[in-house]
Amino acid sequence: MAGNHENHGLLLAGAILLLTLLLVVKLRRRSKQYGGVTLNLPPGPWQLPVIGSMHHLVGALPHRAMRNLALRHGPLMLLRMGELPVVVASSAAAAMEIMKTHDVAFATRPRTNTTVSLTGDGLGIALAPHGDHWRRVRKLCATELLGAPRVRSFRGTREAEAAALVASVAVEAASGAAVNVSSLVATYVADAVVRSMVGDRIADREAFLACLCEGVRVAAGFSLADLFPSSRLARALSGTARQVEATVREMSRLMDGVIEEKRARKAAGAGCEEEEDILDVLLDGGGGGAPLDIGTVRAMMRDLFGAGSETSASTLQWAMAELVRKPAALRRAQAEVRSALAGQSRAREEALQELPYLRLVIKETLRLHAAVPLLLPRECREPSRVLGYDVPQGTMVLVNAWAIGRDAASWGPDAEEFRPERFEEESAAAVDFRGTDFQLVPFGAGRRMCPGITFGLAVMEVALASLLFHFDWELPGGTEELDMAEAFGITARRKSDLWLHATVVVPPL
Ligand code: HEM
Repeated sequence: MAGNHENHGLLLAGAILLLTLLLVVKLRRRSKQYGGVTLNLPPGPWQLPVIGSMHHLVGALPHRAMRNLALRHGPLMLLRMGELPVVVASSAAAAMEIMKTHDVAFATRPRTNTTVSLTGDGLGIALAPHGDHWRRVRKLCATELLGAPRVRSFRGTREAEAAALVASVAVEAASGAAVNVSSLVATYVADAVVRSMVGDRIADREAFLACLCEGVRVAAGFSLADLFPSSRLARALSGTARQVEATVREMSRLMDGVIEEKRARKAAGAGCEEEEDILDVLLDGGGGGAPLDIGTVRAMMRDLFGAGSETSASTLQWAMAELVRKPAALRRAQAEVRSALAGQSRAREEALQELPYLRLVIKETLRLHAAVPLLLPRECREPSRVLGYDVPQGTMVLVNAWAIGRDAASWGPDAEEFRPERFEEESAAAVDFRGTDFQLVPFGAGRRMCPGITFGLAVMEVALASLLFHFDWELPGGTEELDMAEAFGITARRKSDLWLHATVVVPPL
């Protein structure tokens, strides 16, 4: 008995010692000295030498692993990715402090090896540091390139491309085989975006498009050198910088060809009757002031295609996947579209105003499948305090929009369920994604918020309406459960292509 008591006493003393040690280690980590000042850093998981917190992210996609870590460590969390301190915001309150209360302090983008390689040939908007250049191109986007009148002017292009999408689905469906919705939708979006950017009269269009797509793929990749910026070994081992530079060179070569072609057509007096496209505006000096240099023109084209294509395509693919898994929602959306377009032969944008449920379907898809799940990284420009914690200057900041969209604290116990009707209920009826409601931030918020919302929604709405108007959709025979896994990358696109069975209901002309 006495021995047992002694053992218990020893165990208790050992446990207290261990707890004290852990507490000291934790407190030391959280209240680190920075330039002689003691900081109250956000909490985070334990770190290893060299790799920091990276072992906590192994085995799951970053936005999912970070959500799981946040459930344990809180809505503002400090990680270390190799050498890089990274703060992750995972709640609406944390997102609001970063993108509203301290928006100016977090309005710049980090310079990493990959971004240096990507912008070596010219600086556009998405990766530009906060400053005069960014302000100019941002204003240009808002007023000239992506504003409602410009987006409206591309309506004919979108309707024609949506009709081409419907025709392709009809051809594939005619054989009775399943249709690769992912591939057809990606082609539709790329074509609609590129035609809005450069028109449809360029030679070598296929090569241009393929190269832009490759640029998006390479830029979205993971760079070892980004995590260990001071390591020459990491730089040498990392193929990414070389790959990015080669792709950027090829893109610039093709882009210069397109620009020359445009200038030649203009000089020959052709094209006056054509609709002005985004490249025309950029070449015309971009809305007044000194003309943009050629590097900026190229980089803007790359950024707009990069930011607009995969995001919109991925959202459309997820919307179709979610609808097929929820037949009641699919039937309701189809009934709405077919009633609004009754007697018409194809979807036209003026009829889309009468499709409120279709819009809720897109909103709910963006809530569950934020196309850029961690938004684009920001960097802290000046020491800041967020949710009572210190965020040192130079820290990379990620906002986990994916986790925020699925947070039960904001969305209730069915937060993980696809239910567009939630936006008809009083609790969520007023919630929108335009940067004022921080529980729904698939486009970000504040100064660096996506300037392409109107463009993106227009591209998605006419395509979704067309697919639902002309066809009935089902899982292919033999498929019981749809694979909803996401792929690794900056965007949370589907891991596997979406194959569905389509039956023509309203034949395309
Ligand atoms: C479903 C469609 C789209 C989604 C979900 C989306 C999402 C986003 C997100 C999350 C950001 C980063 C915001 C931040 O850092 O707070 C962003 C930035 C940006 N987006 Fe979009 N986007 C979409 C479509 C588009 C389209 C169609 C365009 C243009 C054609 C576009 C152009 C841009 C640009 C230029 C930026 C960089 C803004 C800056 O750094 O100042 N986006 N987008």
